[in-house]
Amino acid sequence: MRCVRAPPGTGAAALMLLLPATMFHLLLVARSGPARLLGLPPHLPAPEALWSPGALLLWLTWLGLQAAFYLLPAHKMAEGQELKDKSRLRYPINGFQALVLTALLVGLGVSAGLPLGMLTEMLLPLAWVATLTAFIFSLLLYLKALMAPASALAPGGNSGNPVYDFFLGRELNPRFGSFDCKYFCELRPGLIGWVLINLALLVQEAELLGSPSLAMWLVNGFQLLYVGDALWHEEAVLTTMDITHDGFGFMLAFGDLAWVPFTYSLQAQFLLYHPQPLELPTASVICLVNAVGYYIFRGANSQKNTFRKNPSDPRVAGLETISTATGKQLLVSGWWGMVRHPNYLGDLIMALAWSLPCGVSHLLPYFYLLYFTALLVHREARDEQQCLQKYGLAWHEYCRRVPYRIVPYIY
Ligand SMILES: NC(=O)C1=CN([C@@H]2O[C@H](COP(=O)(O)OP(=O)(O)OC[C@H]3O[C@@H](n4cnc5c(N)ncnc54)[C@H](OP(=O)(O)O)[C@@H]3O)[C@@H](O)[C@H]2O)C=CC1
Ligand SMILES: CC(C)=CCC[C@@H](C)[C@H]1CC=C2C3=C(CC[C@@]21C)[C@@]1(C)CC[C@H](O)C(C)(C)[C@@H]1CC3
Repeated sequence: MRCVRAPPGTGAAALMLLLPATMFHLLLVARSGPARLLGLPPHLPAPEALWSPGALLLWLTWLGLQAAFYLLPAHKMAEGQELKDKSRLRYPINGFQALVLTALLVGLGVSAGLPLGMLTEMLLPLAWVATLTAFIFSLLLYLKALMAPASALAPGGNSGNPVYDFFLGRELNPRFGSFDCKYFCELRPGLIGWVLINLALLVQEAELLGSPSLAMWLVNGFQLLYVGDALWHEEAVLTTMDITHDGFGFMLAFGDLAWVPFTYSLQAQFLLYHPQPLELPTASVICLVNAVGYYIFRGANSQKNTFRKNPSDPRVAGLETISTATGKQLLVSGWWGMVRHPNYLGDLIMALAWSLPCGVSHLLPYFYLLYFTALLVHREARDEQQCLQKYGLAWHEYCRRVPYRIVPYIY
């Protein structure tokens, strides 16, 4: 029997339609009465519900504001990983400053009468303009990459198939002058936008119910901690796969600019339209789950970053390691001796804690947990391949000593 292969780029083209469609599906379902994750949303929006010049203006102002904060003098400049041509790029470390400045500006606006809660009524048109921006931006990045030298290209995303390369991104670190597009998008407009949308949902809930619910406070608090932590440890993002390995194309541009703010705020969106009772004892247990997740996530990420920066740092110097042919070492005790991706485990436990305040009557608030599990399992497999290539036998030895990938004794 002959096997019929889909034309190259078909998967990428399908994902480019599927990802925005999923995001709009989630936005529509969250505000519908039955809030059913599976199945069609009760009604499709009229085109005028999607398009609003006000939303476009607001979105462009937001991007401009975050770009301006990025360009402000930074207290520190960090160096990225070594590139193919042996050079290292420099990055400003001022993401937390951008979060604080945004909070001050929003605080000033609200005290001057800015109706922050109204933002919740603009989520659909905002998501639409964010998606359009991601498409246009990725197109510009693709065209820019056609002129980039071979040394500036990402390991993937250079197949020669325009659709596939547009999706994955050809250039590793596209820059305009010293402005690094991928680094900026990864941590600023989307992540800070997510926190702002959550806050708007909390304000709107307070206007409707008289005060925000305990469940809404928890979701806002947990996710603010996550975003604040990412910006506080901004330098650590420079060693993630997205920055060191992946090109900047539609997947990351859409992920950073649209997917993160509009789908990661799904729990708060669900709570606005489907208030959930939450007793203090249950809330305390959920806080504990989040704290455990955060403890593992932060402990594991900090241990690896400290070790990679300076293996003789007293906080990691006593840990057991194995040597690799590259001269780098691998940790085999501490967090990295428990499973091969302890940071993913902590992240997943936190994801569970973000959904639990929404109760167990609906699957919708658990979408993030499901999607994130799939993303991390796939990411772990990709990282495994890269580590095997980098470290060869030493990686086999690490896998023998630490047999579980993410969850001890299970996976
Ligand atoms: N909320 C979200 O949507 C997402 C969150 N994340 C989070 O981002 C964080 C970063 O994840 P990610 O970039 O995938 O990868 P990791 O931070 O897990 O980094 C993997 C790298 O760590 C190094 N490493 C692996 N094992 C060891 C060891 N035993 N000792 C020392 N170094 C080791 C290797 O690089 P090398 O040896 O070259 O240093 C490997 O390539 C995670 O906490 C993850 O949960 C990720 C994706 C999405
Ligand atoms: C479905 C789809 C469009 C996928 C694209 C994936 C992106 C949404 C994620 C890839 C890696 C990410 C990271 C974070 C956010 C989500 C994306 C962009 C991150 C910034 C979240 C905060 C963390 O502390 C982090 C800094 C470690 C993390 C880095 C990876």
